[in-house]
Amino acid sequence: MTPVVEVVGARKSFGAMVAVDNVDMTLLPGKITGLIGPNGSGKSTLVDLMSGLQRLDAGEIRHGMVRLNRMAPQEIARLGVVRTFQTTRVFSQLTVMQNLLVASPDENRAAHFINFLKLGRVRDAAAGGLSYGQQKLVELGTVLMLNPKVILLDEPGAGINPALLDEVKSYIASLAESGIAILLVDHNVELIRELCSELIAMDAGRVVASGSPSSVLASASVQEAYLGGRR
Ligand SMILES: Nc1ncnc2c1ncn2[C@@H]1O[C@H](COP(=O)(O)OP(=O)(O)OP(=O)(O)O)[C@@H](O)[C@H]1O
Repeated sequence: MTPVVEVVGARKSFGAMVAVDNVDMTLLPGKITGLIGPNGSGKSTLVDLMSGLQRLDAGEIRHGMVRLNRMAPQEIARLGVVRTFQTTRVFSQLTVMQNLLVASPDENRAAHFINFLKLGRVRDAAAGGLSYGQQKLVELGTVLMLNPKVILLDEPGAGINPALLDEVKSYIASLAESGIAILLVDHNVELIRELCSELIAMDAGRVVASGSPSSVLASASVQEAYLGGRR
């Protein structure tokens, strides 16, 4: 299977702190790859690098034949590599429908995703008035309007109630089934276990384990990273 995104030897420092240190990662069409690691291990920085919000110091990020390294976030998104944020970003004054139309002015498509995400009842409500979990869905809808080949999900499960989390799980699974490659960054081990076919664990900027979720979660380096009492 041809990778949709390949990260090779990615490195990023902030002053003396090496936030991402020689990281490799491959995202495949239709596959959900999990990314875990303690706070500050470099997960968001890696997503920032892949989405063009930060520049690599060394290494490469490829989408097919195209190198994403020096591209602006909008160009990367236009190629179909899109992301959500740990802290949800919606236009609070705009309605749900208008939020989706900002990404791409196609009402039929927007209506389709509003339906898919079960946001029909709030389609004309200001996004700022919705619950945090619903705002996350609006953000996901916006991302889907961009016709993504890859979605980088930065903590989609954080801060939402268990019922909505079940819905989010099913949306992520069905997006992968449609062929989209997904990177799922989350601290929720159950979510990771249920959804991911591959899991990568980071600690202090480095990949410390990768492989099947069960093997990675059981690995000594992951146990050490989370329970080692260093933080
Ligand atoms: N813009 C920045 N300037 C300086 N340091 C940064 C910047 N962004 C991240 N860092 C540092 O890089 C390291 C990795 O941070 P990052 O946010 O990528 O970790 P994370 O694994 O996503 O953590 P969390 O689970 O808390 O989101 C941290 O030490 C952080 O303080």
